[in-house]
Amino acid sequence: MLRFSQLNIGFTKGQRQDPKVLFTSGELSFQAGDFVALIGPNGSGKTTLFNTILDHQPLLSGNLFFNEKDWKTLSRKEKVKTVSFVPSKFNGVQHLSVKELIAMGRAPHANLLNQFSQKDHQVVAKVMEELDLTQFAEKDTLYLSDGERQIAMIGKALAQETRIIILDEPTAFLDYNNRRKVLKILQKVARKNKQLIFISSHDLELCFEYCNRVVGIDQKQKEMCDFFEPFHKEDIISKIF
Ligand SMILES: Nc1ncnc2c1ncn2[C@@H]1O[C@H](COP(=O)(O)OP(=O)(O)OP(=O)(O)O)[C@@H](O)[C@H]1O
Repeated sequence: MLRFSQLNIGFTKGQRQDPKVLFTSGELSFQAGDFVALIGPNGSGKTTLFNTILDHQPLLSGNLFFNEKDWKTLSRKEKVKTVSFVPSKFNGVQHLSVKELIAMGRAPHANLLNQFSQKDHQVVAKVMEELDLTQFAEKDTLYLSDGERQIAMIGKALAQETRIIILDEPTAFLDYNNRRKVLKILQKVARKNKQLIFISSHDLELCFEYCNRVVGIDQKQKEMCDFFEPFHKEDIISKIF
């Protein structure tokens, strides 16, 4: 479904400076239904990789393929219908209800007049039910708890119905129970909807428990390392940290 071919991930500071490569991906393929944890030390380049996939930062070199189509050839509209993004922190917006936030996920599917179809309404209702958010439907996103708000943001991504969902440190601001709850929801979504889900995280134990794939950034070798179940935690930790 998604294939990295010798991606060089990094950034260019100024036009006159050479690009700084943080790491290279080698050859990696991810399938529908994979729940992938991207791990690595602070500053190793997890967010930079996500920003590159999301076109917020240029790909220095290499090729990214979605269903064997070169990512560069997809239009912006095709991309927003393919990949959704959940930032690690969303503070909420006054007068924006949970239902309205989730409905924003349908924007890429709306017609030219921004009118919602019956299907759009059905998807929003289904997502709220699946995530147990119906009770908060009219609640202002500003006044949700961090856990409720994170789950509402996941709801917005689910309503977008993309094949790929990327979440930057989705558990960073959550307590123990909500960390588990969020990862359990994502594990279920990946399996049930056959969506490809990437998270970045420093919650290694929880990643080993809920994800079926762990990809680490080896800063010394400047390369990505792919690990499959059963995970040998000590080996992974000593290689990556
Ligand atoms: N456009 C840019 N300009 C300058 N520096 C950049 C740019 N993009 C990324 N970097 C640098 O690249 C490095 C990797 O940053 P990134 O945020 O991707 O790391 P991370 O693995 O997500 O870290 P953390 O775990 O702390 O969130 C950092 O040193 C960052 O400052």
